[in-house]
Amino acid sequence: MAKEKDKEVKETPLMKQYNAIKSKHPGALLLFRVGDFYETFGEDAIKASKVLDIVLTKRANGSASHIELAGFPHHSLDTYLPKLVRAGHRVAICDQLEDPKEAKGIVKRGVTELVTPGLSFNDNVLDKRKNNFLASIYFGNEILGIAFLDLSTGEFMCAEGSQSYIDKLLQSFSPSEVIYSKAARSRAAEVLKDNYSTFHCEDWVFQFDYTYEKLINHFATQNLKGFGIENLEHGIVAAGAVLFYLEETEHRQVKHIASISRIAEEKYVWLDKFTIRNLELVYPQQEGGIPLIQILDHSITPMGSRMMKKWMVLPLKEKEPIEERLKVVEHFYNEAEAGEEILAHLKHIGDLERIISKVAVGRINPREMNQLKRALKNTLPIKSLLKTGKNNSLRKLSDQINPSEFLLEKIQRELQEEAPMLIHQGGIINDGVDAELDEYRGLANTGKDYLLKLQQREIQATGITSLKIAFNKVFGYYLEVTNSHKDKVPEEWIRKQTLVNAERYITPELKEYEEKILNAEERMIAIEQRYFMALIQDASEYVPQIQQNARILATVDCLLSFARVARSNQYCKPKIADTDSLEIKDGRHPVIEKQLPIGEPYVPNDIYLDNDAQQIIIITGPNMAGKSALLRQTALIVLMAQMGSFVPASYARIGIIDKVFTRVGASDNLSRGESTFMVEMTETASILNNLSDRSLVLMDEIGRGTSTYDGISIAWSIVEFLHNHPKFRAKTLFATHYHELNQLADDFPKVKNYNVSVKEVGNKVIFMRKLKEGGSEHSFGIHVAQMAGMPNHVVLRASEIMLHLEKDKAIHNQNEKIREIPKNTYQLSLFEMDPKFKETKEMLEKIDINTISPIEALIKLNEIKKKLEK
Ligand SMILES: Nc1ncnc2c1ncn2[C@@H]1O[C@H](COP(=O)(O)OP(=O)(O)OP(=O)(O)O)[C@@H](O)[C@H]1O
Repeated sequence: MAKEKDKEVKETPLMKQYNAIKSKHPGALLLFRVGDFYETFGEDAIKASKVLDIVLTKRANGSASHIELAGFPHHSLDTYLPKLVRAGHRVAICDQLEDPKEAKGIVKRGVTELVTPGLSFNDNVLDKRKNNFLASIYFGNEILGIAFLDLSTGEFMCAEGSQSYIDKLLQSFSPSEVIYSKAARSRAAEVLKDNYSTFHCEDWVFQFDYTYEKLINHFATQNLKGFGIENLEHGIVAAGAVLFYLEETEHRQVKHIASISRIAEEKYVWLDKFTIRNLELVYPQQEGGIPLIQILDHSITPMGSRMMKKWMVLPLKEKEPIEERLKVVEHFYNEAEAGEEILAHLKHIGDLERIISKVAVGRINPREMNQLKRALKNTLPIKSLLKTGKNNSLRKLSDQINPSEFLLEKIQRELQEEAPMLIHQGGIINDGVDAELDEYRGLANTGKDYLLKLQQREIQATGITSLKIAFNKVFGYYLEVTNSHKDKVPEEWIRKQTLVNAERYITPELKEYEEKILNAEERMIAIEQRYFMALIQDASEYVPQIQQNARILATVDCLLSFARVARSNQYCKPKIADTDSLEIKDGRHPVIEKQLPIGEPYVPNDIYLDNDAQQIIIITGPNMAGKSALLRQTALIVLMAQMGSFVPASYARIGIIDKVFTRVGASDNLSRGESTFMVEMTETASILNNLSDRSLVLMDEIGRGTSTYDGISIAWSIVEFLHNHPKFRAKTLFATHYHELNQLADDFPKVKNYNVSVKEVGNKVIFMRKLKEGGSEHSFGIHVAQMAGMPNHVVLRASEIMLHLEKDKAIHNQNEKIREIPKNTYQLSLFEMDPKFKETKEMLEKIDINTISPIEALIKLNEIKKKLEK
């Protein structure tokens, strides 16, 4: 205690203030404003100097010990802050809350904002084309609640469901930060792994009554019925905790968060997290890969891009809204010119959604206000272009656009076209807006003239030819006389400063003038600020309308993008049907077709699936034949259609799909170190437990993470299960190179065999990439091994084993024991004198392994095989 006291006495007042503020924000890196600098101390300084690459020094802390120090000029905040946030730090910005000139004693300071990865307005922290979501999770026993907020746009949503649903939502919205309660730490760690920046709040925050209250207070409503979340108990807790966290982080002006919506699970296709990942909808699986969004998103505005991402992870499953989108795309597809005209205006809209949020929180600067003006100006012609078009939905959208003309006129009238970013730089408000402002401006403008005249007059009066009038912050305006003219200085001039070769003087006239000018400048800035604040106030009245405009413009932008992509990639308009069948003609993979070398066209394929005659297709074919591509393209075409996009095919009739499941056999992502056979089986089990009549299931090499027999057996029983399911007939594509699975078609009428064809020419396999009816006889795996340069005797031995296995009926009859693989005859035959082996031995001895060509070897092998079978 005594020691503590001792320390207190010795600490400088500044450090005392720093420590008091720092202790209120544990876990945050504190940027402490001192004069023109933001400083960091101690541990924070060590971290900041590393992340920002700034110098770490030591500062004496009174007579207490030295403390590390690192700082940067305050005007560099925008450059340094994003770096700290991106490095995963929570950053508390502590500003001076009073003018140091007027402060008595130490300047008052306080934290004005806590920037966290999930809460930021800073353009340099945010990615224009991505939402920056904060997620909050409430862990109930069975059910979890989740809420997402993008503070920069005001978008606020919540949902609740099983852990796998929450997982899928996390995967879809990929939040930058996740909060949860202290008590849920271990469960959170299980769900979130190391994938997110996290923060835990006190347990009392995640209580229903408290969070419900928070929400109704924020929205100023009696209850939450109007938002459709009244019964979403767990979702409410998660959402209310978000509001608590906003306050905790000093985000108190949040008018733009004007509503909350439920993520309506029943409206969207169920995509589990593996599917989102496997199909590479938004993110590539491997660095350098191309996700689907990169092909489809040619939107012009940042909010269009953000909306497109949501459409990607939330494809629709109701016919009407899908068709509504498709009709608009068709309209733009046919009326390219009308689309171009709209596009020309969209280009000037900018990030209207984020700008209007800045208005709501009072953070908009004059330059951004001009951007708002440009956006409003270009919204008007878009409104009328949509109105005059032939599409009903677009006409409806046009009606919903609020022209906000009054605001536009006001900004046009008052704000200078070239207004600077910083409000205190002046030059914001137009001439003619305020008489007083004009008068001061006149004064300031004539000031220069006045000074020049004064200078001339004094030169003539005194004969000091080198006389100069200048200004500095310490003395204000002064007259500078070089030493050679010193003797000519009139007596009434007051000397203020002596330099090496000159002296500086002031005169009463100059002082009087200076007061007028400085006063004028101060007044001017005050008036301009007043007008600008009033402008923000007026604009803030338009927040809901402009938020709506932004959403409409984003929608138009996305649909226009679909149309342009469809035209340049030769997509067709899919037919959406309320039936159980799926029919695709000449389907292509939208991403792979873009990646093939020039001159190598993508081979289109047809797919037909339904719930009766052809529910399950077993696709066989060698490695590299194109099985995975075919599976994925089928799912992508379905999803693209249900997003409202045209599809890469010549014809597509899509019976609406409500769930898409994909599983990729373990060895396909072994490199990620996460797919053990066990995981694969658990994932598959979760599909089998969640089926529906409108599901599309893609199974790619399921079972290959285990031994062949296990693999075949598991794959076999999965197909059997899907085929015989008492309630649901999920459409399934099953890629495998276990051609043994072709036998399934004999026993199960809704199972059909197809193969991705290859041709053997000489000793080469040519991939035809064409899907054909029928199974394939052998897997060509050995062929591929041979092509890869495997030594001949390994290839031959492999063929021998294969022959044996193919003969073995035990595979199809599980009661019989599988015979042992024959011993390696290449060695044993030397000792055994079975006549067949003797003959074989002689044939083999004649072969020169080093010169025989692979194809000759296969022919020989065939002969040997026949001999042995006799
Ligand atoms: N229809 C097609 N037209 C042209 N090229 C194709 C086509 N389908 C696939 N390809 C090309 O072949 C490559 C291999 O395809 P894919 O991965 O689908 O083979 P696979 O049969 O699943 O092989 P594996 O069993 O080894 O996983 C693709 O990366 C692509 O470049």
